[in-house]
Amino acid sequence: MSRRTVRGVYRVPVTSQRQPADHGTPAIRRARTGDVRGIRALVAPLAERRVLVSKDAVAYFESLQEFRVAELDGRIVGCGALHVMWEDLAEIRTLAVAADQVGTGLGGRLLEELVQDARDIGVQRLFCLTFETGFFTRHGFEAIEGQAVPTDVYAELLRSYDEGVAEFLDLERVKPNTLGNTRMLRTL
Ligand SMILES: CC(=O)SCCNC(=O)CCNC(=O)[C@H](O)C(C)(C)COP(=O)(O)OP(=O)(O)OC[C@H]1O[C@@H](n2cnc3c(N)ncnc32)[C@H](O)[C@@H]1OP(=O)(O)O
Repeated sequence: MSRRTVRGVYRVPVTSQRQPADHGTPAIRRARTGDVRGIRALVAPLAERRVLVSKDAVAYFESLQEFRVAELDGRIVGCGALHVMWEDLAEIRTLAVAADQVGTGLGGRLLEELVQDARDIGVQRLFCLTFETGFFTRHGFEAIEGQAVPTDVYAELLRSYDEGVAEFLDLERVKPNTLGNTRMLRTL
């Protein structure tokens, strides 16, 4: 994947630009179907570096309502998703910021929007699996060892077909995907 794509420069179709972002400050909003190509363009180079997991387009459409995106002048320059796993528990997924926006506070803004979404729907604990331990620690996450759910919930979660849930459960078959990542939890 070229550096061009690493910078996450993908233009949103004009028809989906109902609320254009102000110049200079990306606007964060819920994702729309027209954003999927932009989200994939952001994620692809990070997936190549094994920082994020690569997914097919259909997976993004199916999970679109979990996503918030950051838009700047018609470009998708950030994204992040909230995946509910259980009554009190959700996971932060696919948090990414375009290379030219890293370090501007955008990742923190996206994360805190997702945290608010989590609070709004009754989630009390947020899980993430990441290399970015400093960033998540500064946002109230703590590294955990072992399982974050009791055995009865663990057994229920084993019924999920979601690969991310398999990673949360730390199943043997997905360990190669999570090598070097830290398991972190934030209590809301
Ligand atoms: C659960 C998961 O999704 S794990 C995967 C996480 N994503 C990745 O690893 C993908 C690659 N990384 C990225 O996309 C980004 O680096 C992210 C998402 C991790 C962080 O996004 P950023 O926009 O850089 O975060 P943000 O700017 O809020 O914070 C980063 C630094 O900028 C600093 N910062 C925050 N606001 C500002 C600002 N206005 N001006 C200057 N610096 C700022 C923060 O203090 C922080 O500095 P520190 O790391 O020394 O404490």
